[in-house]
Amino acid sequence: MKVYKFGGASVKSAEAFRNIAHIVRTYGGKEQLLLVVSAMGKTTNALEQIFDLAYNQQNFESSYLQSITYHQEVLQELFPSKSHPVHERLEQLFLQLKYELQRISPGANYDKSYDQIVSFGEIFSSTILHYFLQEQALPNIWVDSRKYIQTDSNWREGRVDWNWTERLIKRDLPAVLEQQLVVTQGFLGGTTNGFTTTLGREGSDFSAAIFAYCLDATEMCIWKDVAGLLNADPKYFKDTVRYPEISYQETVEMAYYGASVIHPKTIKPLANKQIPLYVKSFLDPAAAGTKICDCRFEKLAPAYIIKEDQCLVSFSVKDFTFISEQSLGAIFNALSELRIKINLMQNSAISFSICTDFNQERIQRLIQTLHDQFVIYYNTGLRLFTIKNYDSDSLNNILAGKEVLLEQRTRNTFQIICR
Ligand SMILES: Nc1ncnc2c1ncn2[C@@H]1O[C@H](COP(=O)(O)OP(=O)(O)O)[C@@H](O)[C@H]1O
Ligand SMILES: N[C@@H](CC(=O)OP(=O)(O)O)C(=O)O
Repeated sequence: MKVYKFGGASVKSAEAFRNIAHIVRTYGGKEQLLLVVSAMGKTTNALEQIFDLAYNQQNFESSYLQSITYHQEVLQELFPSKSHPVHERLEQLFLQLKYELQRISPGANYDKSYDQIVSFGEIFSSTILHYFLQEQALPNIWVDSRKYIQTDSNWREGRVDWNWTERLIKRDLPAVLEQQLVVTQGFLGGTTNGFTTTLGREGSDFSAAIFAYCLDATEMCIWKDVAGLLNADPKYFKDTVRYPEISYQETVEMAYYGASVIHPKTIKPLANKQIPLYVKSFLDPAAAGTKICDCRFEKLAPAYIIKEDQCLVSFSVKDFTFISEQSLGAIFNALSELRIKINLMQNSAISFSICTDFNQERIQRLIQTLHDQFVIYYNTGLRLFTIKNYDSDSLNNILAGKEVLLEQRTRNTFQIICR
């Protein structure tokens, strides 16, 4: 069986839904197929904003209406007949979202409430895709991924209970797949007591890999708006090159350093079962794309990766004692408690620096926790540049005209933090 994942860009309009039907019909073949779908376009960002307003007891009505109208317009184009059951189903879901927003109580757990609301994006898109494929003579079953991908209650970044998840998926889905296509949601999981969790922003690639792993898929394909895995993000760089084939290891490192084309957690489950991952263009589905598998190449084109909106935090000891294992222990404990992820770190005799995604609230809490022991400074609005498999040309390209705050290099990887 195969797993296809369609991200936000591939369901952003009525035309995009039609294109999915074309891809499934033309390339899905006779094999069993499970489709994982993300929220339409930038719906998750919109829902985050709506949620934030509702949580802070502010008026969310106009933002809510804007998002609903976007969905209704796509629906109208795909299903012109008002009597089609999809309209009633979506209206129910829109009302359910509104009801959930209205009943958020002041002081409720922010992250838990976030998951209950922001998850609606994938419920909307997968429901539309389910009905649309039916219309297109592609019979399918809508499966609720919250009932299969089981996580703990680490809200907004649920940790998967692999044993339980695999058992549930293996119990039900092979029989369903023998009969029909399956349409399910990316990004979502569920707890044993019935709450929704999310797997971290852009986590739909990871959801697809979980299903692929548990179903022993023969391959997984993520359909994107780019020609495959490129050596840089074409939004920032001209003259990018596509890797026709690349190893799991290279890819996982690129994802770790911030190549946003693939969620970092996606590769491990696939590599563990040697399931090849294809990255293909939904705009040119016949083109080769990239195959990610267990392979090895001596010389790969340097890969350029940019992480925006970085924050460089420096901890200095208050007396002239050195940064010790004990002080590092205190810093790491606080980072772990506050779920602050380190993108790069460096230490000197009396100070220790980390680069992390900027989150004002968490940085303030970090300072509160550690200000007794350290003098803490931070710079924001920075970029982290990484070059994997660098050479002298690629270094010159990146360094030109930049104010560098911190630099680090190993034999294969070069990183700078700059303004
Ligand atoms: N190395 C890379 N190769 C290809 N695309 C990349 C790379 N790094 C970043 N990207 C960006 O990833 C985007 C596709 O990923 P994403 O937006 O997450 O897709 P979706 O949400 O539709 O699944 C591309 O439009 C491109 O700008
Ligand atoms: N919709 C979620 C999950 C996701 O993976 O989306 P996409 O496939 O569009 O990156 C998000 O935006 O975070």
